[in-house]
Amino acid sequence: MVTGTIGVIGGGAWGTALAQVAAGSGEALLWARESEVVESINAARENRLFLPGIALDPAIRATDDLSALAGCEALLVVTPAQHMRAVLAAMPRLEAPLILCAKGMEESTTKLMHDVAREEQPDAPIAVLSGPTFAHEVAARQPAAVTLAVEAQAVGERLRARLARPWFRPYLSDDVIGAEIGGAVKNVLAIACGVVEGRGLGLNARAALISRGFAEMTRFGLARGARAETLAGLSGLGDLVLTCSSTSSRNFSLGKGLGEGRSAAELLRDRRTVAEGAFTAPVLDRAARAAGVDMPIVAAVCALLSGEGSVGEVVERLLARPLRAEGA
Ligand SMILES: NC(=O)c1ccc[n+]([C@@H]2O[C@H](COP(=O)([O-])OP(=O)(O)OC[C@H]3O[C@@H](n4cnc5c(N)ncnc54)[C@H](O)[C@@H]3O)[C@@H](O)[C@H]2O)c1
Ligand SMILES: O=P(O)(O)OC[C@H](O)CO
Repeated sequence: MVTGTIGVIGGGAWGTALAQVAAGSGEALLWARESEVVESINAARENRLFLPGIALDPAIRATDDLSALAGCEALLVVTPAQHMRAVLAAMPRLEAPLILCAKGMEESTTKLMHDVAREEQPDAPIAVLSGPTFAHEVAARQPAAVTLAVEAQAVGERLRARLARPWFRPYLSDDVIGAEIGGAVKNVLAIACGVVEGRGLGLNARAALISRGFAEMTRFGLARGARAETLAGLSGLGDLVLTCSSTSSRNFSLGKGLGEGRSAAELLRDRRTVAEGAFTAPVLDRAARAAGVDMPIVAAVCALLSGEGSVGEVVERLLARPLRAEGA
């Protein structure tokens, strides 16, 4: 069992919520870039910038010194996907397990996070934690379940024992690729569902989009070596359903704004919080085309984000696609 301090790299909403989880059975040491986050957690037991209104466990300590986390027994890596490489590269060579929690793909390389982590920290065992989890609910200790994917079973069992709470249930898997692809793809599909909401296209359209989006996720996942059962589990379909159903999702809200006719540039300008799907969409579109995988909903989201068509035109194009067999 991992009994020592768990490090948390990233003091956004999800890093803070996961620190709350880890602090339930030991100390959590959280690194944040923003000095106001460090001060607010240490002095007021609250992350006023990214997770206001939630009282944090006294076993959480915050620091602005990344190297202070080097001695931790395991590290939850919770920066946005595009910043993970730089943060891991800035750390000394680590041997403790890295539990990757960002949901995205690297823009410059189209790599998944576990590939990036292996390149930057080759000696560290890699795990992926992903599933239907809004940070504010987890931090308030409301029930949730996640996929914890680790290739080495013994490492997975140790991490699960350290992170499990009566209200937080990690389900073990060895399908690291599947867990990552579910989390990355669902963010893009959530933008599409937000567009349906913003444009007032109705609940039937949203359900159709979730189902056909899941077919896209499955096609892409299988082409990249994921297992179908992982994609149908918590980190795939589970998270897709959550994120496509609520304005608590930043990705869904971004899509809703697009559907209401606002531009991506306006919606993304001066954002403090991250809507990962906006970064993942073009990368995923590129990776899918390179692999010969048909992902028309992802392509439609890309067109809207880059301003290549109005909402009306993009929806019309999707609806004009040839009719085909459901499993095709
Ligand atoms: N919020 C959630 O409910 C939730 C749940 C599950 C997974 N996630 C995933 O967790 C990851 C982090 O999201 P979040 O919600 O905690 O973030 P957030 O939107 O609450 O905060 C933004 C974060 O980005 C960090 N950041 C900005 N610029 C940076 C840089 N140059 N280098 C390093 N970090 C930088 C900020 O310090 C802050 O921690 C994302 O991949 C997200 O998809 C979020
Ligand atoms: O707010 P979102 O859209 O980043 O979604 C948060 C989590 O990923 C939901 O599981």
